[in-house]
Amino acid sequence: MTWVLASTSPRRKELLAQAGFSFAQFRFHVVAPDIDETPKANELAQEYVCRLAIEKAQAGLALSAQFDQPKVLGSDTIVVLNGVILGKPVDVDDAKRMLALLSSNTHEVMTAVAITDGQHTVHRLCKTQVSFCQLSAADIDAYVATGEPMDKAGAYGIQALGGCFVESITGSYSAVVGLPLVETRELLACMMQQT
Ligand SMILES: Cc1cn([C@H]2C[C@H](O)[C@@H](COP(=O)(O)OP(=O)(O)OP(=O)(O)O)O2)c(=O)[nH]c1=O
Repeated sequence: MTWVLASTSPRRKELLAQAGFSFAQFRFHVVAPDIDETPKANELAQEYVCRLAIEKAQAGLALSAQFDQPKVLGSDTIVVLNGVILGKPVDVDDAKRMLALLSSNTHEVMTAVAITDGQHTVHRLCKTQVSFCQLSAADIDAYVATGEPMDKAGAYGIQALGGCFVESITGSYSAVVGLPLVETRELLACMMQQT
């Protein structure tokens, strides 16, 4: 059996390692899934994020034919504000727009994690509330100029400079960074039994 992480995110690899799922011990290989991330018409945010996590795992499985009995983990993170999905910013102006929306507001970070071996697919959704302090236009400009927001849902990284904007968090910190560790551990244990 081989574990495969279907992700280009260095943060997901680090979180797996942090949780003790060291790549050497579990023989985690990494593949880069490429899926269409366009939301479907009338798709709810939580349906969308779960679908993407499952599709990333399935796309990763299709890239894992060289491995022995691969079990593939995929994950997706979105920021949701008043029902509106904020994914990764497409450009600098989009990042500024998102940060202005998050200023002085509470949003929800949704992260879904899925594991598939082709026969069995399991997934979990994790929701975390994050409250931002007030951001001035100068704060936003300076933060966006660092480049940090550009590859992150909602245009911020709680684990880095963006953490300075977070007044409070209710839920899973690891899920906000990209992988909910409690849920991931449960899913890995569940799939370990499916041999
Ligand atoms: C809100 C938030 C998101 N993020 C990141 C987690 C995810 O990597 C990213 C959201 O994009 P995703 O599409 O979930 O993931 P990805 O494109 O980075 O990686 P892959 O699909 O290959 O697995 O935003 C942070 O790092 N910190 C944060 O505080």
